[in-house]
Amino acid sequence: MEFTEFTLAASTDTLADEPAAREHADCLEFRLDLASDPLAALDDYDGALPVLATNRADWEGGAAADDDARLDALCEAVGHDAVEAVDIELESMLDGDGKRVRDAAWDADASVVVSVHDFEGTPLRQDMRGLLGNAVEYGDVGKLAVTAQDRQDALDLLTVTHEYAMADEPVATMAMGEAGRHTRAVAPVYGSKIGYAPVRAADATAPGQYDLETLRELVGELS
Ligand SMILES: O=C1C[C@@](O)(C(=O)O)C[C@@H](O)[C@@H]1O
Repeated sequence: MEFTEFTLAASTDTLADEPAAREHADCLEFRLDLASDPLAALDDYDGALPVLATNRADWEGGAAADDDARLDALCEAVGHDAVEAVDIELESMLDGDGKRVRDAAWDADASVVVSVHDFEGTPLRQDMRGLLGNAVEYGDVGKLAVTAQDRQDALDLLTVTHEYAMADEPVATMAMGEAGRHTRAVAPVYGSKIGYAPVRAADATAPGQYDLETLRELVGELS
């Protein structure tokens, strides 16, 4: 996956969602940290959608323990043909541990999404610029998910997204929570390259997500 165009990822803890996701999604974001026996599921996977593998650490809002096994699983995942991209937290890249996942991904011709999450608020514009700058330096796409408290936060995120898009730097951005919900539909207009949505609203993997069909429709209408 190149992420040169907007890519809609169906976020899921089960690859059994693939048939339901196929109509609206461009790929599956398989949340290894939320799945039971994810590597066996990848072995058995024969769906049409490519997979973006995420194994979100508990210190970044996920469920995976902070140990070598978390990164080992991602290295193993990129060995599967269907896995065309992998997500690694910027923090893991900065402490050096994530680099082996990135190298395994690049060896397998998979793309690397380097991600940052802020579950409390929206950093200052200059800080978001710095985070995304670091993220795009370490991987193929820099991803920033913040929590908007108000419309100004959403505007700040969109502004920074636009700047990166104008500079031809691939970024994916979204504001979690109610106040920033609309950015999931609007950020692609400003150049965000990845959107995330669950097949069913009840299976959201982050606050404020639209369901897959709705996000596809909203992005389609606006873009
Ligand atoms: O990082 C992201 C983005 C996300 O947090 C969101 O806000 O849609 C959803 C996660 O599943 C994904 O790994």
